[in-house]
Amino acid sequence: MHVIIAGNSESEGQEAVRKIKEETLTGKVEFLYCDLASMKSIRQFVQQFRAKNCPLHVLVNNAGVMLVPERKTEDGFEEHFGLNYLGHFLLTNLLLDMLKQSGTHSHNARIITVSSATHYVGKLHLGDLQSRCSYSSHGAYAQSKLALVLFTYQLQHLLTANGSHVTANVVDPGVVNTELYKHVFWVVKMVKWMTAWLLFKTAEEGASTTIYAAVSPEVEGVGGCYLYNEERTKSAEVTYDEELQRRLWTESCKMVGISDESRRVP
Ligand SMILES: NC(=O)c1ccc[n+]([C@@H]2O[C@H](COP(=O)([O-])OP(=O)(O)OC[C@H]3O[C@@H](n4cnc5c(N)ncnc54)[C@H](O)[C@@H]3O)[C@@H](O)[C@H]2O)c1
Repeated sequence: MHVIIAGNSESEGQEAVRKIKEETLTGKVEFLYCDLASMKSIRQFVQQFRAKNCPLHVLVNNAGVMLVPERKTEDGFEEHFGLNYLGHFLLTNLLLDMLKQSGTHSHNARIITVSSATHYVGKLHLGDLQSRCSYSSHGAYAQSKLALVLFTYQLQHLLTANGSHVTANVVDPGVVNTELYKHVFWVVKMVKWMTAWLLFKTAEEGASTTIYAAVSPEVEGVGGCYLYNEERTKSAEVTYDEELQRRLWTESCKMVGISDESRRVP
């Protein structure tokens, strides 16, 4: 694999590159800047990536923020919705033609999107996706993770309808001891600090289902699944609402300024 780590922190990205090179003795890993909270940056990243003329066999939509205070991305979107959901929505759509060109009948290209068990308590406010009427950081995070599940199912529907050799699955990594919790209330931080060794997965363990979805032969040709602990699991009932999937897709296309291909698919 030639791995491209996309992220908004040059120093963290380069450190990850250095470690992977050291551990695997491969030079085929590099960092490219991409700020998922900026539509302009996502478009620039895709341009840079295209210029490399590499195939794209696996796209992992992993970045996320949780419980950030109410604030907006540079495009004016509520941050959880704009970064966690719309950023990945745009990135995936801009890379879709390359994924389609890279997948084959026996080796489908794969899109893996990282959601969360929090989506089970999420509510999608189609009339107020930016949480303008009332903001709660928990509600906004849960909504963004619910939107990612709906997005994956609609994406798989469109890929199947077009006969593309690309699959899309969504992953719940479990509760993992990472930097994601940096915005939680200090009492929760204390409890986490005391119990993480027992109750939380390590980052390596948390990555395992994503890696399973990305490379396991068992998942070859399988799409539209919600995966937890390397197994197919049911997501929230509302995520199977096809009308809601379609409406969110159409609304998202308008928000990021791309054409809505779903209109051509029955
Ligand atoms: N940690 C958990 O318990 C847990 C549980 C469920 C789901 N998740 C999900 O797992 C994914 C990874 O989170 P994590 O736990 O490793 O947290 P983390 O904070 O350690 O990692 C988040 C990553 O997102 C990147 N990121 C943040 N803002 C970005 C931006 N604007 N542009 C590009 N990249 C950006 C960060 O650089 C970082 O590498 C997230 O989508 C998160 O919602 C985590």
